[in-house]
Amino acid sequence: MNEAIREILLTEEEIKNKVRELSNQIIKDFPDGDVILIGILKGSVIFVADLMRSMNINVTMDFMAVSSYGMSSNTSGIVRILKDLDFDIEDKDVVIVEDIIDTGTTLKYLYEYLKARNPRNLKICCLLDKADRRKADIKADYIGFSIPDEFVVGYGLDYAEKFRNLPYIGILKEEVYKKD
Ligand SMILES: O=P(O)(O)OC[C@H]1O[C@H](OP(=O)(O)OP(=O)(O)O)[C@H](O)[C@@H]1O
Ligand code: HPA
Ligand SMILES: [Mg+2]
Repeated sequence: MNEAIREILLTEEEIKNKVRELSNQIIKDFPDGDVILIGILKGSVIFVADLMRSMNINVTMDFMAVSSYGMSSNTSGIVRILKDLDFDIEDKDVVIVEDIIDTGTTLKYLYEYLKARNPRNLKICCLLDKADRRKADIKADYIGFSIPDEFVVGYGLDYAEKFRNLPYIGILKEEVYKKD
């Protein structure tokens, strides 16, 4: 285990099974395909890649880049759009794919922003839900795991851009982020 990790919260196997479950739920809602998955950079990259590969319908992908955490373990509360979509989503079936809902600031902002472009359906698929920390009124349609109020990393999630490559999701030791 990485020495910055206090405890493994979700193993590779648990994540893999959950990704399959979530992709089945999405397919059930959109059996005819032509779904656009919108990955939110950078945290959702690994999740969206795995999710997409377990969907045997026509799916396309696009990305948005936003950042509210920067190099910190706390949200700034301000969402900055760093990259917008490449394609039009009007009248399309769209699923926003996120790694985590924490305060909800990022997803609330993105949901309203994309809703204004009149997609036929706009859903949210989120691997982790840290409900205790919620400030913004937003709920995902597809949720992987509810997790406790701990700063987690791995499977795409970072602290100061590190640990995204861990294959599991682990709780970061407090001394790693408290000393910054
Ligand atoms: O619910 P919230 O409190 O808004 O937090 C969730 C968001 O914060 C993280 O992104 P971050 O800004 O760290 O960018 P990253 O994906 O590039 O790591 C995470 O990937 C979510 O997008
Ligand atoms: O617990 C977290 N880990 C990594 N990034 C995050 N962004 C919001 N919450 C978290
Ligand atoms: Mg981050």
